[in-house]
Amino acid sequence: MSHSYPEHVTIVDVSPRDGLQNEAMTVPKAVKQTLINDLIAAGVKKLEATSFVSPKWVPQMGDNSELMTALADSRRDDVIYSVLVPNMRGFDNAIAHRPDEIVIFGSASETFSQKNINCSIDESIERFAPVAAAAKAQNIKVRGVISCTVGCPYEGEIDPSQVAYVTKRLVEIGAEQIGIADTIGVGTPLKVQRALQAALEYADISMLSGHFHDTYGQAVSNTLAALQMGVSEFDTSVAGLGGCPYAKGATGNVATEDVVYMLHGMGINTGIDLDKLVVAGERISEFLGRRNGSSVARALINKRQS
Ligand SMILES: CC(C)(COP(=O)([O-])OP(=O)([O-])OC[C@H]1O[C@@H](n2cnc3c(N)ncnc32)[C@H](O)[C@@H]1OP(=O)([O-])[O-])[C@@H](O)C(=O)NCCC(=O)NCCSC(=O)C[C@@](C)(O)CC(=O)[O-]
Repeated sequence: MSHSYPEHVTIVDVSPRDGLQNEAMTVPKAVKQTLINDLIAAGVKKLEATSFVSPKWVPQMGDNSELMTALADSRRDDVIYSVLVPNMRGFDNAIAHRPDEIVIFGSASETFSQKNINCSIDESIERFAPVAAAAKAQNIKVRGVISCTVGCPYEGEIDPSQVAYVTKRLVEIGAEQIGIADTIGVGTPLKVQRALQAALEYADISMLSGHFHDTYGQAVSNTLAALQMGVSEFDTSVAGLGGCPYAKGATGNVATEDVVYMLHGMGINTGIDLDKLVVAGERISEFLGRRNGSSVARALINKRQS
């Protein structure tokens, strides 16, 4: 079967936010700054820098303002710095730092919505609406991400109609892009395609992005399945870092290195230098005392050493 693939895919490295939010040890601001600068040096043009959530809920992101202030001098015009914002309080804190994009994050699962942001799906949309409007009024892009689009740690399988519903509501309040997230990495290619298909009821394919965790080792396959439907933007995390504090047992996002390797191997451009990316992933893995979670990074490092 032949597919027409995009010539270019946008990689959104979410490691500074999704990758580090679940770390038990406090990661110093300077280490986060180095990670972000390493990613940019490797050619990453879009990243999630931090989240403006409650520090009681996610202590690791408690240095959000300090980090954005520290980044200010080295901010690049050709890089999109995104931040997560759950409510107006978060928006008010974030806006001082002029993020290029804000991310409102909902869920296709009622229970996960309660556990993650302490409100129902409909209440979350009510909270996000003024955030999206305020961002748009200031010419800041608005992306919506939907968690648990194929499976939920509390509810199990999620019906695609839930994905369609949340997509509809997010688009109605002004989300320009919709991230389809497999929060706990249980998805397989056809399930992910069904979730994307459901979102397509209310969003154009150019608005959709993929956000796949790799708990069951399916994330590269799921990325390919999304690519085959025409999705051309993916959230990934260098060295496969990450997990969500409210989705126990879920591992990190698909490793940026693994996705970049696949895309380059398919002749798809990302603008990313894989060798420099491996350096970025190694440095943060060493700091965390963690085995590098990217198979591609480990293979390239072994090859270099042999
Ligand atoms: C949404 C809330 C705030 C509701 O939390 P709440 O406790 O219901 O909020 P509240 O409005 O009742 O406020 C309680 C206290 O928090 C403060 N507060 C309230 N808002 C903020 C804020 N923005 N920044 C700083 N402080 C804030 C507020 O001022 C108050 O302070 P107090 O009076 O007690 O001193 C909370 O549940 C929360 O922060 N949740 C975030 C959880 C989170 O970050 N999860 C991980 C990110 S999502 C994810 O990883 C999934 C994703 C995106 O990657 C995709 C995928 O894979 O699925």
